[in-house]
Amino acid sequence: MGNRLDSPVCTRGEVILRQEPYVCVPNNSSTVSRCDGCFASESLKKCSACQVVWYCGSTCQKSEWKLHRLECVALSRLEKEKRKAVTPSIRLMVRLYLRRKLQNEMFIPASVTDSCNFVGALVSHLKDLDEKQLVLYAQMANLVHFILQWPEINLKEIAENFSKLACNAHTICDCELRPLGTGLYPVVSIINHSCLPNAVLIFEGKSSVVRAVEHIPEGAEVTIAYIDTAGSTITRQKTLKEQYFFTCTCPRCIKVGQYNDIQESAILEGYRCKDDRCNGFLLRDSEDKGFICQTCGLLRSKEEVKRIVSEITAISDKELKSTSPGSILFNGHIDHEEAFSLYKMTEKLQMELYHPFSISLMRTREELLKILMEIGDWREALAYCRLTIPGYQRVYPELHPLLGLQYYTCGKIEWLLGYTEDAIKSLTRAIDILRITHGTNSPFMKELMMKLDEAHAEASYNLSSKDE
Ligand SMILES: C[S@@+](CC[C@H](N)C(=O)[O-])C[C@H]1O[C@@H](n2cnc3c(N)ncnc32)[C@H](O)[C@@H]1O
Repeated sequence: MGNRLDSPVCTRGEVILRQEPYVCVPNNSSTVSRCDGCFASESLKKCSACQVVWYCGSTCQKSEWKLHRLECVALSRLEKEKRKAVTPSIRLMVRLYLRRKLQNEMFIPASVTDSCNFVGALVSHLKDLDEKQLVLYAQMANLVHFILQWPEINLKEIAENFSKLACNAHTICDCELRPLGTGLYPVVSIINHSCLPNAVLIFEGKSSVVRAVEHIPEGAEVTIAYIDTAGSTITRQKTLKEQYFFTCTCPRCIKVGQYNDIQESAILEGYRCKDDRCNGFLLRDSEDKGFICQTCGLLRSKEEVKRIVSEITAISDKELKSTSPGSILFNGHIDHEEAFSLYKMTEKLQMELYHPFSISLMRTREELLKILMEIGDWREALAYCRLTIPGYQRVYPELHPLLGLQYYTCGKIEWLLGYTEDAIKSLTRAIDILRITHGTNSPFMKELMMKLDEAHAEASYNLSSKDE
């Protein structure tokens, strides 16, 4: 497991550490641009010299200038076509080298936890990479070399650093866990993974904050989740092995293969019983004819499962196309009607095929919820939001930020629809979780707590006007 971070004694909600990024970049693409300073996506202007980097105003431009000054010179040298190849990953690496140079030349200060030496000690897993990945990193290293044009630069070291970023950098998210960018936070990078972590990583702007979600005794290892832990044990272990090259032995993963774990996998990722009234889960039958319901013994044939799966896959391809940049309408939006009807078809097929607690079904409902909120169909949106809550409760621990955020969404919609009592319940549940994971000082949390106060005030007003 290598390095680990041990904690002083920490109570739930306590901040274990805060760190600014060593380097970071927004996840800009052909359709989304964000300010390099604050990741805002509105009122942006391109850097007039390099035409690659965006800023929301002079304050952010000035705050980023020390590093961008060098980056700007390097990017400006590139032909227009080549600049398009400068992806966020390439920029992150270019910035890593530029920061090292600035620290070596003492233009920016370095500290024990904020220096290139610290970055140098991070695990790279270079030896675990397959041929394809090595070739990709070698090509990316060539591009970085071409951009920087430093004769002394070592191509193998750049490729190794790409491998380091892959398993040590973090996705920077907003308070509602929507991804905004990528950053390297050297101390946060020491923290190991658990599928049942005792801490959570949240961002306040670009600052990383690690908070305890459990009581952590002194000297105990601090753990966070590297991946979405909603999947079955086998799925989680596969993802961790492929992305981070280790076999997880956390308290959830050691149960792999035990009856309860097999049952949970079958519920989350397996099929439903053919009999609508039966809530049983299915396991592959010993003769490989199909899947047997463990409650009533009914068989679901392989052929039937295959047919529905291929129908779902065909629609999923269309869903992807309907939300891809190429199909965005002239007004910058997706065709909601088309996307909605495709996701509805998927939902119908998934309800026919999968267990009611299926994660795929839950994801489809999340997409439907998103579309319904975008078009302002609040009644339907509430129905979908409520449908997802039991799934969230099942796949996430009690104090998971995603569960808190889903209660928050529910509360907001209930409030909008005038269901004040329901909104109070949902917002209270949201706050109970999010005050631990997010703290109480951010503008996001202040707004959430204010909404709850308003809902309470409205409820007592309604009560008093009834009494009159
Ligand atoms: C961000 S680093 C964490 C710090 C790392 N342990 C080190 O020594 O630098 C991620 C890497 O740590 C290791 N790691 C993280 N969590 C682990 C765990 N639960 N069990 C075993 N190895 C783990 C894996 O090698 C993974 O690719």
